[in-house]
Amino acid sequence: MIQAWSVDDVRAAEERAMAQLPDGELMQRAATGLAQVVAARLPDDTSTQPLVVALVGGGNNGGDALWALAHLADLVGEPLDLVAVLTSEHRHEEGLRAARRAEVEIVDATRGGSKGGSKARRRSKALDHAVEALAVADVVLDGVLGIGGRPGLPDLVTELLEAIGADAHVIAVDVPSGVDPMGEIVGGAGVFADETVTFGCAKPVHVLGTASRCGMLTVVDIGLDLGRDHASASAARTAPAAERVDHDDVAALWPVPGPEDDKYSRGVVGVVAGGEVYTGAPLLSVTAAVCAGAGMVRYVGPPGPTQLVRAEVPEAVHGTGRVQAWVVGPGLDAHPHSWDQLGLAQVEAARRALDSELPCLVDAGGLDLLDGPRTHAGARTLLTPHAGELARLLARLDPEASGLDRERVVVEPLRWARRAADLLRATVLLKGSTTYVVPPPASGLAVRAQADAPAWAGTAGSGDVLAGLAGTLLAAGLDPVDAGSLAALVHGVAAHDANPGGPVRALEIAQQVPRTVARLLARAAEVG
Ligand SMILES: NC(=O)C1=CN([C@@H]2O[C@H](COP(=O)(O)OP(=O)(O)OC[C@H]3O[C@@H](n4cnc5c(N)ncnc54)[C@H](O)[C@@H]3O)[C@@H](O)[C@H]2O)[C@@H](O)CC1
Ligand SMILES: [K+]
Repeated sequence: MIQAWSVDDVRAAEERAMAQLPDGELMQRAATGLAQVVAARLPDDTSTQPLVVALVGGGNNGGDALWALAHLADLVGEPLDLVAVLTSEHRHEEGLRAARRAEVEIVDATRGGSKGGSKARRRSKALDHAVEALAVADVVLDGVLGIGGRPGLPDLVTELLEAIGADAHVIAVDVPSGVDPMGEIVGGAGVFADETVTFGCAKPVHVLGTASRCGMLTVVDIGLDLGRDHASASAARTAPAAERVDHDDVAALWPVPGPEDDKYSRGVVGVVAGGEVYTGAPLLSVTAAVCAGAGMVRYVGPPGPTQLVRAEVPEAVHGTGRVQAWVVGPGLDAHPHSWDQLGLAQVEAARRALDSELPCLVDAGGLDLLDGPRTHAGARTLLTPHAGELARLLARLDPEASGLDRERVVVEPLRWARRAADLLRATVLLKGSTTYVVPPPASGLAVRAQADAPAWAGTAGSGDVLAGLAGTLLAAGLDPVDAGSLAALVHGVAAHDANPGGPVRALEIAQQVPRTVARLLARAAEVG
């Protein structure tokens, strides 16, 4: 599990650590670790002298970059060209002195040039020089903003970023500058890093939807006490703000049956999905549930899709009966015409499931049936909207979200998923290229974010497969946060495994699940 701590928790941990250590020691640890990574990324070709350019902001993030350049000069036994481009009128003076001592060239890009918009700005010689260096740099260090940064960048920095050559390896110091360190706001101006070197622990920006801006992540140990060592009895333990389940967690979380298990102890999934018009969704959800290893799958629906499921998934049983968790809503028309008796009966079946005390996964049309939290206060609930469905749900139920649209959800996914989780007292799995699993805020549980699927997986029916998969895990007794995040991981990996590097249809994702689960379980055995 990758765990990330909030900026406030990191700052508190830094203060605790600094109180025990000599002045400047934490920054030295950070900068030394950073310099080691940079040294490892220098080109092997020794015919030209490698050039490392650091973009340096006015805070401690800039200090890290300056000290890293200074250490790099010592660390690499061969001659290097090192350039620090100052992007702020504030300076980390100590870092600057260290860089000067190490004969780093200092270019003050804030000096000279006429005022006005960036296009109109008459470039200073210093800025011209910085732009030239960035165009040919082997490694560029982004030390403009760290965890003190707000989203967005000054024009000068944007101009400098545009000058970075296509072949440069861009390493973000702690976080990519311009990107929200808390990962709440996705998109907008900011650095796209090939690699990020962070200190002490991961921050939310590294695991939430902003993770794609960070590239490969290295965490340098600087001795912060942030709950990494669960065995020790420190009083200063804090909970992570965000988590990501990874391949090595599958064995611990996946419900592997034992010799004493039978189909009921493994979990019966009931699927109330589809209708006479939408017959594909039930087939996909039921197939996924069977392939995920449900003890039994029960389909509830009208004759058309029932016939199809009977023909294609002989393992499924039909009609009402014993169930341990429900999947409600894929392909369900929540508002059938008054003359559509079969459609109305299907809505009734969905409502009965929602009114039960059993765990429920609520997807697609099922979301349209929710007017508030489920009747049974303790009933575990996992809602699985995509951004458009979440916007529609909140715009309908939350006066503060009136007029909410898909685009706003995409920019602030956590804010709106959290809002729905609070309002409906449910865990919200928000589907997208990053899938968020957001428990109700009152639970105090960390948000999870998974980004395991290739873009090819964003295809019609893919969500119906995810619903069947997560429903199976709910029926096996997993809580909604584990069920949702594990299902998202396995769904994404199965989509890759089904056809690495190419298109994949939803049914193939479902059919790949048994082999993907086996592979991930075997991997744990190998690692263990
Ligand atoms: N506190 C510590 O002991 C350690 C801190 N470290 C480094 O220190 C960093 C945090 O340093 P700081 O707290 O000085 O913060 P930053 O270096 O992130 O700089 C924040 C400054 O930039 C300004 N600013 C924020 N957003 C801006 C924007 N969008 N455009 C223009 N200016 C903006 C702020 O007003 C503030 O003055 C960490 O990310 C890490 O790199 C590391 O050296 C490890 C140890
Ligand atoms: K940075």
